[in-house]
Amino acid sequence: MPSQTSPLIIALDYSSLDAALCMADQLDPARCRLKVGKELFTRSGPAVLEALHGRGFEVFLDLKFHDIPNTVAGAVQAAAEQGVWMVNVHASGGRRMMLAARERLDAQRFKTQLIAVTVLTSLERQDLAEVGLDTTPESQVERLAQLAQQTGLDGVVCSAQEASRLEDLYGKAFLKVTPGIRPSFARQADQRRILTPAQALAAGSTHLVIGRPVTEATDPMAALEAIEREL
Ligand SMILES: O=c1ccn([C@@H]2O[C@H](COP(=O)(O)O)[C@@H](O)[C@H]2O)c(=O)[nH]1
Repeated sequence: MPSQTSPLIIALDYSSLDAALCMADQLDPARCRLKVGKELFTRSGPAVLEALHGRGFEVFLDLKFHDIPNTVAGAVQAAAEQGVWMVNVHASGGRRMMLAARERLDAQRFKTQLIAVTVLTSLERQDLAEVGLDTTPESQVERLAQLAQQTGLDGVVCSAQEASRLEDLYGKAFLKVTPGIRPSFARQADQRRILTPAQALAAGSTHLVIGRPVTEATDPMAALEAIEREL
């Protein structure tokens, strides 16, 4: 594994293993990590993890587990056994669920980073109201981040807009993994709580998750280089 210092995590949201590997082959494991999400993993299964690990990449398996404690503990163990660098659960699965996941990884001495999704970056206040949460995304993120921190998780997924508050509360070592990153040249699409790469880093994001601004660019490598120049 490379000793990775770049904050960049490129989201390989592709519908086939071939397409994902075609992008991975243009990327350098010394310059970024890769994220495998629901579509690619559902289509290709663990083979994609093996292929990316074989190319020297550290992989964030972004399956956002959300189930009863025993089921989630088993799922994070399965991810850790496949050697992923990072795995995540939904913080709204609750304290006992997060604790079960934490304890399972610790019991087996896995070093896999375990983080919790707070409020999806595609959501804004009105979306929360529609699912019965009469609060702002910021305060809901804070509430769920507190629960994640108390249960010993390594950090959270949040928007970069909330990163500086979480750094004040829980310090730099508590990971703030932030999707919803939009360089000036990229379209917002379905994301709502967004910042540019430079703004996100300045706000205290520890890792920037970037998908379509790179993968949908006419020249993905030029897009990535433009982002790196901005950091
Ligand atoms: O709150 C969240 C949690 C996860 N994601 C994931 O990050 C990438 C973002 O991709 P873009 O193309 O840069 O929008 C994607 O894989 C999401 O599943 C998120 O966006 N927000």
